[in-house]
Parts: sequence; structure tokens; C-alpha cells
Amino acid sequence: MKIAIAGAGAMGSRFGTMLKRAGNDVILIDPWAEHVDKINHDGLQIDTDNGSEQFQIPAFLPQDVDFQPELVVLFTKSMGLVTMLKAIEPILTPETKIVCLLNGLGHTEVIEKYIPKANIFMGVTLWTAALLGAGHVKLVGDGSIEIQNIDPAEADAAKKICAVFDDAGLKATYSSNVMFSIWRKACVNGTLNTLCTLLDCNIAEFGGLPQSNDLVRTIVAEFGKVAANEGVLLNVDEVAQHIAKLYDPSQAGEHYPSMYQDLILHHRLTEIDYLNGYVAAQAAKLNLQTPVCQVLTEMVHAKEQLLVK
Ligand SMILES: NC(=O)C1=CN([C@@H]2O[C@H](COP(=O)(O)OP(=O)(O)OC[C@H]3O[C@@H](n4cnc5c(N)ncnc54)[C@H](OP(=O)(O)O)[C@@H]3O)[C@@H](O)[C@H]2O)C=CC1
Ligand SMILES: CC(C)(CO)C(=O)C(=O)O
Repeated sequence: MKIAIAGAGAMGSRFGTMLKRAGNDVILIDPWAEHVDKINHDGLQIDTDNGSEQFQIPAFLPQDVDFQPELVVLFTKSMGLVTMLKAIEPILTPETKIVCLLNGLGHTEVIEKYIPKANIFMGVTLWTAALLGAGHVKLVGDGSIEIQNIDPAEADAAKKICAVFDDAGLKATYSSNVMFSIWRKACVNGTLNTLCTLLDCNIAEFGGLPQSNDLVRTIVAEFGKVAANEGVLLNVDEVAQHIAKLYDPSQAGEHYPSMYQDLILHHRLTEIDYLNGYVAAQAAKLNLQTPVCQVLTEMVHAKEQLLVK
């Protein structure tokens, strides 16, 4: 299958590499020129638990792409989604399927402005990856993917996409309720990413705090108010227990969440407006009360003001 990875940072590089290794015709598309150049000149440097290798895979700036993909996998940061959607419009055909695996909330409504509903497939992934520098990623650990069609008539197409991902070892399954999975992942990110960033700690250190359970339950309850308005029912106890499982060092305990890595380590903007910020903004429109998400969002933006030049 002809596949374009639109947004080829850490996660895009992982998916592009695994899909190409499985025999697909894959290109990477990314706006970071140094990253694209490094990949094309030296290959993508991939660090794994078994060492490091250079992997040959074509990479392009969005404006240089001459390739008509059957499938586009969106993996920009949330803030780059609209720019990328506009940039790839010229290479899309009426048959091109679009899969979005970004973290965060509100992406479906954005994509629907650019892509026919029948071609949109939303998903959530538990794979991880790290971008160590231009043309250099670290790919360790295990993961999985859930995918579902937005158009009810496109279930067969969704299952075919799952099969392509699964054949590449990406452990993809068809979901009959992907929006629940997306909201549940957003609760994970909206608690652990946000609080570890503000508290300057890893996930296990946060989990060991006496305040962790109350903080998590309060935030999840606020997410649940807005989720319910979108037809997604979140059980606070169940989600809180799901989050607490990650505290274990054998799970994600030693991990500094991606928001921490973006802001604290790399002084880059975060996806807060697509997590706690999305909940606070939607709540304001709905006259719902989500004061904790509002304050956490303001605190992360304040930290961005201090660190991002
Ligand atoms: N990383 C992970 O483990 C996981 C990430 N996700 C989600 O996947 C999506 C993509 O995340 P991820 O792959 O981590 O994003 P990355 O930050 O690795 O890459 C995404 C984009 O960020 C920009 N970028 C990153 N570093 C630099 C830099 N040093 N200089 C210039 N540009 C840079 C590039 O676009 P640009 O130049 O336009 O900014 C790049 O395409 C997000 O929604 C994320 O939340 C989901 C699960 C796990
Ligand atoms: C590892 C995990 C689940 C922590 O929230 C994550 O998705 C991230 O770091 O963004």
C-alpha cells in the first residue's frame, strides 16, 4: 500500500519505519527541514534496546511531495494538524484514507473541515517514541492501536487499515467505540502529562504522592462532564484505576510524559489546549464547571511563557 506519514517526528518515524519494513511504499512528510535533510542524506537513525541503525526511508517537506498515497497517517503535534492538512491537500485523491492517531481532543471536527467523512478514521495508540534530534529517534517498548471509521458505512475500510497496521507488527484492532478510548487516553494525558510537567517528576514519583488519587479523580471528573456532552460516558473509578496502573515502573512509572519532555526538556510548546484546555473551553461554552482544568491550563501556559523562547 502507498502510505504517507504526515508529521514524521517520533511517532511518525516509528510508524513509517514499521510500515515500510512490512513492504509498504512509505514516505515521511515533515516541515522540519533539518530533520528531512538528515533522513535523506544519512538515513533515519533508530536507537533500540538492541543498538542503533540507519534506516533508509524517503522524507519530504510538505511542499515537495509528488506522491499519491492510498493512506495518510497523521502524526503531527496537535498544534501542527491544520497546517499539515492544508499542506497535503494537493496529494490527496477522493479515495485517500486518513488515519489520525494524535493524542488529544477535538481533532475529528478539525479534520472534517478538510477531509470527506467517509475517508476519516480515528484512533488511539499506546505505542511510544522519542525524537532525540534531527533524523534521530529512539524506538523502544511495546504498544497497540485501536481504529474506527467515523462514517458508519466504512467499517470494512477501517478493518482493512487495521490489517495493514497489524501486518507491520503495530498490533492494531478495530474499535466499536474509539471515541471512548480517545477520551480515556486524554484523561491519562490530562492528568499525568500535565501534573508531571508542573510538579517536575516522573509518573512513578507522581503516583507515590499522597495527593495523587484526589488530583486524578478531580481532573477525570471534569473531563467526564464534557465527555458526557459528546456522548462518551467515563466512569471516574475505572479511569482512575486505569491511570494508577501506569505508576508501576514496569509500566510507565519511569517515563517522563511527552508534555514534560516537550516543555521542560526541550522548551517546546505543549498540547495542553487539546487536553485540559479543550475540556475547560468546551465547559465554558456549555456552562459547565471545570475550574481545575482551567487553572492547570493557565499554569502550563505560564510555564510555556517562562521556558519557550
Ligand atoms: N511521543 C510519544 O511517545 C507519543 C506521542 N503521541 C502523540 O503523537 C503525536 C505526535 O507526537 P510526537 O511524534 O511525539 O511529536 P514530535 O515532537 O516527535 O514530532 C512532531 C513534530 O514536532 C516538530 N518538532 C519536534 N521537535 C522539533 C525540533 N527540535 N525542531 C523543530 N521541530 C520539531 C516537528 O514539526 P514542526 O517543525 O512543525 O513543529 C515534528 O514533525 C502527538 O499528538 C503526541 O501527543 C501519542 C502517543 C505517544
Ligand atoms: C506515556 C503516556 C501514556 C503518559 O501520559 C503518554 O501518552 C505520553 O507520554 O504522552
